[in-house]
Amino acid sequence: MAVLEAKNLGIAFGGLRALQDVQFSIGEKEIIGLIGPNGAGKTTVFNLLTDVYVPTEGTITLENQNIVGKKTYQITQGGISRTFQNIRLFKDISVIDNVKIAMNFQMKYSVLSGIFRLPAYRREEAQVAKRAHELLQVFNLDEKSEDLAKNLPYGQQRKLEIARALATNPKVLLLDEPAAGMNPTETKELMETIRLIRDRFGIAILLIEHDMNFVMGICERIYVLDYGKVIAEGNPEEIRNNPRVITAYLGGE
Ligand SMILES: Nc1ncnc2c1ncn2[C@@H]1O[C@H](COP(=O)(O)OP(=O)(O)OP(=O)(O)O)[C@@H](O)[C@H]1O
Repeated sequence: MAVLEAKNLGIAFGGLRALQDVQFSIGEKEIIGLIGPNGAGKTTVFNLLTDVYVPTEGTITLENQNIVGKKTYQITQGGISRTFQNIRLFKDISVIDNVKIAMNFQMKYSVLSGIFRLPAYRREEAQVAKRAHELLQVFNLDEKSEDLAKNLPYGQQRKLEIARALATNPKVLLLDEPAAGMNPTETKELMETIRLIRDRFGIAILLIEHDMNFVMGICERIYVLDYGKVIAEGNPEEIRNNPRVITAYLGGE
């Protein structure tokens, strides 16, 4: 069954049709790549999936529920979480607090019990702290939980961003260029981390990435966008040998 599905998706910015008739379907626990030349519309797809933009036409369903028109926080609660091309962390607070803040909106205690630090609040705080540490352990970041986020090396900041995205218990995780700016060792480690996340959390992952070795090495299926349209879909082998994809990347006729 598809966890996330888009049909006939389109959006125009002024006169520019950034996406047109885009279809895709992501099954449970699949790792899917979304690739294409610069400006093809990849980030716009993510922005439609998370309500940054509302599509001009088409539908998006998460576990068969239409999510078009829902607010970003409702989509997060529904089960879609994302990271960004440029790392977005609270750089001047600790690693653990970055994760706790991401978890916070799920907490259920009342404002009063928070102000007076009543037992319900303290219990929930303790649970949040425990879960935050567990998440950091998955990423081998627990030893750095009290460090300021800005003091982590780049590769670890990327991991922390993914940990934050996982803090909301998503069913689908969207990663926008997770390997950007990483050295080969960090990239290899990230591939292992992404597989681990899928296996451990049992979630589907849709990722945008320009590093072809990364995409081909980790994705089970790939969608290729060019000028706002899906021009190919298939496994890495099929995509690598697809003449339309080769042409799109080489910029030929
Ligand atoms: N808010 C906006 N207003 C106007 N045009 C936009 C807006 N957002 C995106 N676009 C345009 O839509 C097209 C697709 O952009 P998008 O950022 O989705 O491409 P991309 O495939 O993610 O590119 P890159 O690989 O360079 O990040 C581009 O022509 C871009 O200029």
